[in-house]
Amino acid sequence: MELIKHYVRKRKGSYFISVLLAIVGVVTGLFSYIYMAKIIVNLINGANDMSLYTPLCINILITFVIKEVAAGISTSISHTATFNSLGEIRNDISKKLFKMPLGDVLSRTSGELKNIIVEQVDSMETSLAHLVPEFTANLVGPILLFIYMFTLDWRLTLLSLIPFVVGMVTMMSVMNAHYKEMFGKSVAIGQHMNNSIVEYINGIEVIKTFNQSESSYKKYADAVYDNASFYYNWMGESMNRVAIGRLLSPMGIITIIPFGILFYINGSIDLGNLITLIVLSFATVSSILKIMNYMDDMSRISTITSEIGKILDSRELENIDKGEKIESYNIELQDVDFSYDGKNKVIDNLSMEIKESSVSALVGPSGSGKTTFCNLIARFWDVNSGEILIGGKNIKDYKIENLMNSISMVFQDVYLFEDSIENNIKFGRQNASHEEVIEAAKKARCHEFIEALPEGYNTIIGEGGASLSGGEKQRISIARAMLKDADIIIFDEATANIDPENEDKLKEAIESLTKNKTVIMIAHRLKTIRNADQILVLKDGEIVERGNHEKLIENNGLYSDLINAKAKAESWKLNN
Ligand SMILES: Nc1ncnc2c1ncn2[C@@H]1O[C@H](COP(=O)(O)OP(=O)(O)OP(=O)(O)O)[C@@H](O)[C@H]1O
Repeated sequence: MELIKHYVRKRKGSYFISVLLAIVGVVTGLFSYIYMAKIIVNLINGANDMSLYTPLCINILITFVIKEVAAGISTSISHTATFNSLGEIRNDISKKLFKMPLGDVLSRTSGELKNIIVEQVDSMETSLAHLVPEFTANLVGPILLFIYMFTLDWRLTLLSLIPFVVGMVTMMSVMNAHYKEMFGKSVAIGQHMNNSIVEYINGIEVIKTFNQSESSYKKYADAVYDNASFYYNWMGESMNRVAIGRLLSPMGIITIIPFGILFYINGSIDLGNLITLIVLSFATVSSILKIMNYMDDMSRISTITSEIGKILDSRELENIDKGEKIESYNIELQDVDFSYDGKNKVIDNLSMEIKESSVSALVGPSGSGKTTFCNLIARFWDVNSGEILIGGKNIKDYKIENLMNSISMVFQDVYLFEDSIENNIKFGRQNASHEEVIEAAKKARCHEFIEALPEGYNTIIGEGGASLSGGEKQRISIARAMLKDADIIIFDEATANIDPENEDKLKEAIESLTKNKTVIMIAHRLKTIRNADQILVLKDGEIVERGNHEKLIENNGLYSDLINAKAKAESWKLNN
């Protein structure tokens, strides 16, 4: 609820006018029943002067028009404010994801995040656009009406509230803590279904390759059926009480009619007031039913907003602008410890230095911490203890945006957006001209194959770059980094088999990208390693050896073991 209040407060002017107009709409709508009651009473009293009826009929028409116009404008204002709020919430979430440690973002699946950003934010539309004005108006309207009815006959008014109270109590017995718990479960089951669908679609290649379509489909179908049967059982369990609540709450008439007749017979109420009370009791029906619908929404809203709130309240990487500029690119790690789970150290008391404009190759067994090491330098995560310095200053002293401007990362898993090749390259520098894009593409050795595509640089590539080969995708990502022209390049060399022609081009592209830069390379090829200024051998998060190739081979330690093992392995290109 706090979250809703926060966004409502930001547009309180709009919501205030919307609530006001909604109240005007509901109250004028109720007036039409008062006029109707007057017409019926006049008819029963045998009045046959048309001048008595004409103003009442005109009043009904006027109240009807005011009601519809006020409700229409109220809805339009609240929807405009709401869609702006929803846009803002989505923007706030995406900005937040950017500020959170990458690990916290990646700990959620893409299906879960999509569910929160798309479905859950969407479901706030009802609360913001309808709940705020309509719930308030439909509550205020009947309260005013009951006060008026009270002045006509307090006994009948109180009696008319009995079905309402019984109906509400029945309804509330459903909307209890169990309901909240069940709704929480329904969100989790919905997210699981979302994840299964996203996983099924994203993994379709692997599923086909391993001929697992049946079992994968079963997992997907089970998630869909689990979701359906959960709702079926949940609704079955609460349906009767909801139906009784909805039936009884607006039925003031069932007490007004018998008791009204009794009071009329014993002379304690006149016919005019009795008829008016009967008609007015119908007037509250639609408001009460609306309130009941909104109660359902209200009991869900806290669960929905808590999921969104959890993201918006999650911790951020500290990003204080101390005005520090990165003036040189020497990288130093001093006694750095890091663990993902707070228990197992992935980087253990690591100290080392990478000189500006040098090439350092990181080698080590799988899981030794090479990627983690690079991610810490880019501040995707913060170290648990120790310091990482660039240009002699702690990286936490630089604004993250400044730090990121100085670092380009080229990953093995290249992600290309579903956009034109030109825009994918421009991602490195949004304001680059077409000529600069071509220049970068030429240096990254991808200009030729781009030109050969039917739409050239305007070719739209599929999600994740699906229509390009691995080597082509990596060269586009190099062109992207080339355009960014950052001084530090972190490069995860591709291990996948690339055909010789592509490989030569890739090599040239890498050479062009890394010229005169400070380079940290997760190296997989012997040639890259040999040419490095220093080789850092990582094992269990510690640097166990460092030096150049010849020195490390002489050491006859882990490095030479790795080289020998790799030389035997197919993926190693010793003949390059
Ligand atoms: N996001 C994460 N959350 C939790 N643990 C992680 C995460 N990323 C990596 N790890 C763990 O940290 C350790 C180091 O992983 P890292 O990816 O840095 O090693 P690596 O040397 O780059 O491995 P590889 O050569 O196989 O890519 C591994 O045990 C890995 O399981």
